[in-house]
Amino acid sequence: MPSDMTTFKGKPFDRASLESVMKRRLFYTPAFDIYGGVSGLYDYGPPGTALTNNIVDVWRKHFVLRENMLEIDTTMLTPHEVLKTSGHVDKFADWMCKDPKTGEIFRADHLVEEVLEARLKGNKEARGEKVEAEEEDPKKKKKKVKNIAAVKMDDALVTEYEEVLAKIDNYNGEELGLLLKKYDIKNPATNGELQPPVAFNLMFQTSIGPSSNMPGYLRPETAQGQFLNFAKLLEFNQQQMPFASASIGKSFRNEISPRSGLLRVREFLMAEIEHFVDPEGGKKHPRFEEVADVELELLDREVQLSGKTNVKTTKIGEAVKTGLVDNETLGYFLARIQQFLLKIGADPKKIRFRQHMANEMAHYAADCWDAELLTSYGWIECVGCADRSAYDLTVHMKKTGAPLVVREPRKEPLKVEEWVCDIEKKKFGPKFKKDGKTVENAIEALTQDLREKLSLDLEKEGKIVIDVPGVGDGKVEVPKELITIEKRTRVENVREYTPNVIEPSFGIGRIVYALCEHIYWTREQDEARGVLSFPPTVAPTKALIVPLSSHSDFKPFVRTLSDKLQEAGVSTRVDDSGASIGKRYSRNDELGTPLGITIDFQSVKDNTFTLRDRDSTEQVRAGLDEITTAITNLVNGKEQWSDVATRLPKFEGQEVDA
Ligand SMILES: Nc1ncnc2c1ncn2[C@@H]1O[C@H](COP(=O)(O)OP(=O)(O)OP(=O)(O)O)[C@@H](O)[C@H]1O
Repeated sequence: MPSDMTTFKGKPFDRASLESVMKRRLFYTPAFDIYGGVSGLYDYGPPGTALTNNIVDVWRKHFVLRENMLEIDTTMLTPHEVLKTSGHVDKFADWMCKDPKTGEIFRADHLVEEVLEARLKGNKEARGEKVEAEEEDPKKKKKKVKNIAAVKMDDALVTEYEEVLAKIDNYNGEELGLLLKKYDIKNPATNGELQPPVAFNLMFQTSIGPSSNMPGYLRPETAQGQFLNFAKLLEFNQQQMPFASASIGKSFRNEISPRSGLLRVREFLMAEIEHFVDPEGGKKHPRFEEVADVELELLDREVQLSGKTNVKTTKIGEAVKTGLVDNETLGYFLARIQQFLLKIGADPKKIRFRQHMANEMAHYAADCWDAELLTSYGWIECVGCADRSAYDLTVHMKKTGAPLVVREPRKEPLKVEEWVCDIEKKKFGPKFKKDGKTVENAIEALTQDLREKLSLDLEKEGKIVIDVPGVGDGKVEVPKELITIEKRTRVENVREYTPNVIEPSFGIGRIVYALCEHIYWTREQDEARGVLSFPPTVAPTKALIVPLSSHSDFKPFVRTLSDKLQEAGVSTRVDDSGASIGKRYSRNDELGTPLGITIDFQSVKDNTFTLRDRDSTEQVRAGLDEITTAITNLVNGKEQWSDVATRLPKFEGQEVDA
């Protein structure tokens, strides 16, 4: 566990305690549990579902609503051809290596990472330095990496290991194979030899329809559905650029070794934005000025390549100006991502943005940064933000011929001088017969430079010779009777271009889990009393209604309060069990319920209630309308507890929490 893992209340974070709360209170649970479960598949219980929905709701308001994005909902089943064209069939893979004796399979980069980290820890132990507790597999009560003795290493090797770890995402399969060999990494459980890494495609394959002749996949991201609808969305947006589409939905990846609970699973909720922008003019963003002063913790590529992990606090305006972040639109989204994470309650000290290294980035990407959240599992990528250039629209257009382009009238007509090839169609057919179309296409595809050169050949030699693969010996002679090549001037009134795409891509499950780590703590007086301090906007339930006892006099008040709050869209729960009020509140602290209303005999007399704040346990007392207004204001983010506590009379009676 990273040594800087303290809760926002400054206490050491206790993962086992949080996991016990999440399990007991049914935030999430292994899917198909009574059948033994399937690794990497989880179901969300009531609080987990409500929390996820509330986070998605904030996401929608923060991005879709605030920026007029076009939200769409596209299919998860995707035909082979689409994902072949996008490159996923050939390239969407991780490296795995197999132990041929036991049949166990490891994800190569994770194995290298775990073994080197364990050896570094062993070195610290051998030197008598303080080490953090080893992570255990809670089911098997087994250390994650066995057979790593506490052995002293020399300083040069320690530095080498640290450098490898700092750029672990940058290695390809061959390089990982070399690292396994160089550092003598074997099956940690048996010490058995491993086979060299091979690529394993992460997509789940299926076939669409009864005839099995249309292979398909469950989508690994929502992005492709958005690209394929680009032309229709542009039309819907009345041809206005720039614009963004957005989509929220499940994606599927057949992870080699799912681990760390919700952090690496095989089915997860994604929220993705595809912002389409004109590549000319530096990819400016009209609202960049609004965020230019937002400070981000940036971990750039160069620092990682030097084996370090130091972040630099930088204003995003500055980072774009110096070229560290490639352009305004990418920078705009990095700042907006941070604002979103803060809005839902992430700890500002546990957010950083890490730039991708060259090998890690898709070959077409111009720049890419991950928003990482610090958890007890280390820094975890929760949002990827990539400039995908014009890659996706270009490949789909090439494959289908669909015009995935923007056409806009030019302010000033543009004069274009170009070399034009005209062919004598009547003579072309009889001369080339069945190859006519292929030769014609080859001429069409000639570059301007080549056309210029060929025009001289035509003049000098009365013919040209061009490459036409698949026809004769691949060289075709075209005599001057069949072709003319001339320089002409064309006036262009319309500009046509393929937009570039900036893509912020959010993994909601990872955000949910990391957020829970950030806001979990235990009360001073009783370590066993866990509290999840969700901001009221994202808390699964907003208010707990607690009658002092099950006395029938309290029932109409419970009803009135529930009705009034529910009608205002505030989710409530009633706890009229026989437990003490303190106990009932602490049960709901674990669920992250921010507000509690107590109904007591005074309420029956004068229709006043106490309202309790989860984090401070302070209470105020007021009438029905004032209490419900305060709750709706807190839930909608219009007021903070400090405002309410100043405005309404403090309750000085018995501390219900005592
Ligand atoms: N297996 C997974 N389980 C849960 N969330 C995931 C998983 N894979 C990706 N995500 C989420 O989707 C987001 C966008 O996906 P992206 O393709 O950028 O991830 P990635 O780079 O493949 O992640 P990683 O390197 O951790 O496998 C990630 O930032 C993450 O939040």
